Amino acid sequence: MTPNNENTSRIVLGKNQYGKAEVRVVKITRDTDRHEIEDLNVTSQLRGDFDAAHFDGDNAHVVPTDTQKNTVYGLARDGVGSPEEFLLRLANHFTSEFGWVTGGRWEAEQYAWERIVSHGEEHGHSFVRRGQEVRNAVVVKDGGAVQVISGLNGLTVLKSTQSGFVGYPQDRFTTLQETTDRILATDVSARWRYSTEAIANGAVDFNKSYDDVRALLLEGFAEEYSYALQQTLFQMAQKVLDAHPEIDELRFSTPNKHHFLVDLTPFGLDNPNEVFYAADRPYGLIEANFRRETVTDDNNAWDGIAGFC
Ligand SMILES: O=c1[nH]c(=O)c2[nH]c(=O)[nH]c2[nH]1
Repeated sequence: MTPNNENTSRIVLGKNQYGKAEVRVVKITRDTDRHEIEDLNVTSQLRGDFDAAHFDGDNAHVVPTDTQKNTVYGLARDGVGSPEEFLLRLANHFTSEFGWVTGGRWEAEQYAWERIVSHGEEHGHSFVRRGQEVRNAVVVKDGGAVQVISGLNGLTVLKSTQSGFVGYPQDRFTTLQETTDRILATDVSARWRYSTEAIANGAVDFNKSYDDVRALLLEGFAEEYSYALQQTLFQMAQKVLDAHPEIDELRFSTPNKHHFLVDLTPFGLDNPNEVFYAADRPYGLIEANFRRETVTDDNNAWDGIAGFC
């Protein structure tokens, strides 16, 4: 079909496809205390007979991209399995449900999570993204004193339960619902400054210290119920400062990466905290510095380290 009449150039429709790109779906399987996480970025695009949409503005064949997004969430309710199987299910669904959809292109990225190891045991509902983080270090020598600040960024962690957010002030702009069971996820940026004495004494094994601080940050994230990311940061700092007398202070900058429960009731499905939409922006941004009471707050070794308050 072409829209051609004698006053216009003759045009044919070439290759075309359309759909929803980058649907961020997180599926938590929580039948037991050992939760499983499947975290995907899915793109769905349909091919078939869409001539009328292009030529006549007739959308009778246009399965909305919004419906394609919802289908990703709806099918995820039964689990993902593997990205390949999940995409095959999407392909079968669209081509069998809509006669004029003859094919399409479905693509997924899957993000790998490992269980946080806490006190030597794999944690049931706290996870860390595999191999994402970057270690960093700064040395400042001014006159006599040598300062060392170590840190990391991109340590992506998630707990699929044991996090809530209640008790906040309500005003006319408040729409957030209180919850005692949400996903808590963040990319940890943390820096920690060693005491000048420990550095002067040559007492620090930096590689060992890094590994241990990283492990303690993960344990602090995993272990306790979180009433807010703010409180979790304190618990992480407390663990590090308790175990490492050679460290004087820590600074954190952590996005609160919101995961919104998808309402599956329009599709006749329940959603007992299993299928989430992982939003990328806006995000909360929670920053806090913690130091020993005995340490002053004006150490200029921090000058030039961006990204912390
Ligand atoms: O852990 C949180 N801290 C906040 O300050 C906050 N604000 C918000 O809307 N959600 C959350 N969660």
